[in-house]
Amino acid sequence: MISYSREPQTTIPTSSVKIVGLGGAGANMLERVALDGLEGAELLALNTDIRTLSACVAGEKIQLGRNLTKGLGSGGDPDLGHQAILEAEDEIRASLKGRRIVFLCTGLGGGTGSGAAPILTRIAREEGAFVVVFATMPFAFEGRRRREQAETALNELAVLSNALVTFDNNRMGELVLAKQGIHEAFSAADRMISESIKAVIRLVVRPGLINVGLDDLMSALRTTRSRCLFGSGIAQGKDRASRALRNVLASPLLDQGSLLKEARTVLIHLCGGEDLTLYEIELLMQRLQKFVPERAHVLFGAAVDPTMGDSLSITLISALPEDSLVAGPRDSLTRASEEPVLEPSDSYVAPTPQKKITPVLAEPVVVAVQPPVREVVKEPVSEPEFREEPALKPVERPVEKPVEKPRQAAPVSKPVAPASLFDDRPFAESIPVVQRKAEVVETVKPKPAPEPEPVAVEPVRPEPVLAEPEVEEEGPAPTPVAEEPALVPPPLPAKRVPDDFEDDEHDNPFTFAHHHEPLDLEEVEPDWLDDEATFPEPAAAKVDESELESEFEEEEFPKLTPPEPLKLRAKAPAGQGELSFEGGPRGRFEGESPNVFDGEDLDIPPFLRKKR
Ligand SMILES: Nc1nc2c(ncn2[C@@H]2O[C@H](COP(=O)(O)OP(=O)(O)OP(=O)(O)O)[C@@H](O)[C@H]2O)c(=O)[nH]1
Repeated sequence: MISYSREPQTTIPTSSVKIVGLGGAGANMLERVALDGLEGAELLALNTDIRTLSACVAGEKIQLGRNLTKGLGSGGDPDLGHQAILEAEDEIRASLKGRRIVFLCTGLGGGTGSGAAPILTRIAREEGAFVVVFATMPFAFEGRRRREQAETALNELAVLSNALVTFDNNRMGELVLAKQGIHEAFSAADRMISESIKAVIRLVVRPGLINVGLDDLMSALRTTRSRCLFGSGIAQGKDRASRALRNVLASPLLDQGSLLKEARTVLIHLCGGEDLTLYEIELLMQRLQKFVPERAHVLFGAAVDPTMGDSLSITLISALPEDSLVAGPRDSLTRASEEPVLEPSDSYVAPTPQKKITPVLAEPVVVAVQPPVREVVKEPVSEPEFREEPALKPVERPVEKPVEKPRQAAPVSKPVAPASLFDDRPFAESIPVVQRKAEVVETVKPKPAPEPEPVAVEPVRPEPVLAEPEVEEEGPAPTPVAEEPALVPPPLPAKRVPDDFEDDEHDNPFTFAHHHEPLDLEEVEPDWLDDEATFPEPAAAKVDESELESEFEEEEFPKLTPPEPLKLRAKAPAGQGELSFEGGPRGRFEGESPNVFDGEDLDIPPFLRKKR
């Protein structure tokens, strides 16, 4: 059985809580917190970028680097961010004065967040606040420089803050499907961060049956360089305790609870309506034994909030040492204090009359990740090297000869069509995509692959297929149809198309898109055909068709289905009389002058000419 302490803990009023959003990411996180609804806490936005600042929902805003960056951002330079916040130090001190707890939300990697967050933390600590930092680490695809800047700042924050909760955007990105865009990934990360902030605030400001205080929180997040383990779940009705726990463990930050096995301190907080029972609490603690090691120090809190109705919420917070963080803090930053400025036990504030706190009905965290998606997301970890390796430069790759085979480049270009990082494809694929695009441009540029035109299909109209029983008799290899264009009577095939072919006009390249008039079979029936004429055996016709097909497959035309005009002509539909081919002019339409060459009427098919 897990043992947990039940000593009374300190709580603080919401009015002494300030949530500060620093930089662009910080502003977005604030927005999320405001959207999700959080009563009591004040929101403060700090930014160098005046446009983002003025659009922010926070009730209080302070511009950083008014003289230095003049309203622009710090362009990814942490030194500028560092200088910019010093310009506004007095204003910030005034704003944070008297606050018991400050939550600082920021994205590390850029200039403002990375440069200003450590200074801001120091100022807040010096003003007597307990500072919890929620910081995101950049996506792998953002590059090595951002990652290094983020790690430097993270190490400074680890020393300066009371509690540091880091969220790796890469991991947050797993909350969205690969096909979703980067905006969805950011917004999923922001939702998770907002949920954590609210859970922590709820934990420390809400008076409860068993209170959790700042000291508990600090102890749960004590490891200075840590990765936060966080899960939150809510369920209603029958069996709500088990279902809420299942939702907690489904949090991607807990890896189905497996990460908890390494935890040394775990903070668990329960909140329910007035019907919350001791049995439910016991049940939950028993279930948790499977995931929390026995040696772990479990901090437990429970609160009753009538506004929760029949809902039960569980919040679980812990931290794992982050071994990968190795860089040390900058010399310019001195550690504010070894011990937290706030001694929670000394600064106990009697619980205020309970304010109506919006119940956190945040949806249970849905893991939208499927195994293949995880693979895709992790892929670009090695990407920064890609650009630097000369061997991978498109210029040095053997370029295919596009002039001879222009169409072969086309399939290569298909998968790389959208190149923006902000398109619908998984962001993780962006780098390789950009690179591949460069290659394709190089290859295709000299001669763009021509689109297959409908005209190119003309030679394969059915007429040549008629040729020729003779060809088979004489034994030479079948002549490609395209080589005998003169023998194709151009208008005839169009007019011989039966009515039902019209529907296939767009699918079948053998149909005749330019002949839309209704067909009059009597009018168009080829009167030059001799009824004694023998038609090729199906087998013979097949040989020609397959050859044609393979030829066109090479040319990457759409898959062609050879029409069957011969069958239609050879056999009249049931109930329709046989048409006589006798008596009319042969091989041409009435009124047209014959197309005679070298004594031969070319409008008459060769096998008929030979008969004569
Ligand atoms: N979770 C989350 N992360 C974000 C968001 N926007 C940016 N980031 C991350 O935060 C890092 C810093 O970006 P910003 O906050 O825009 O940069 P900044 O600190 O304002 O710095 P400058 O723009 O250089 O002045 C980025 O590298 C991203 O990894 C967001 O909306 N949500």
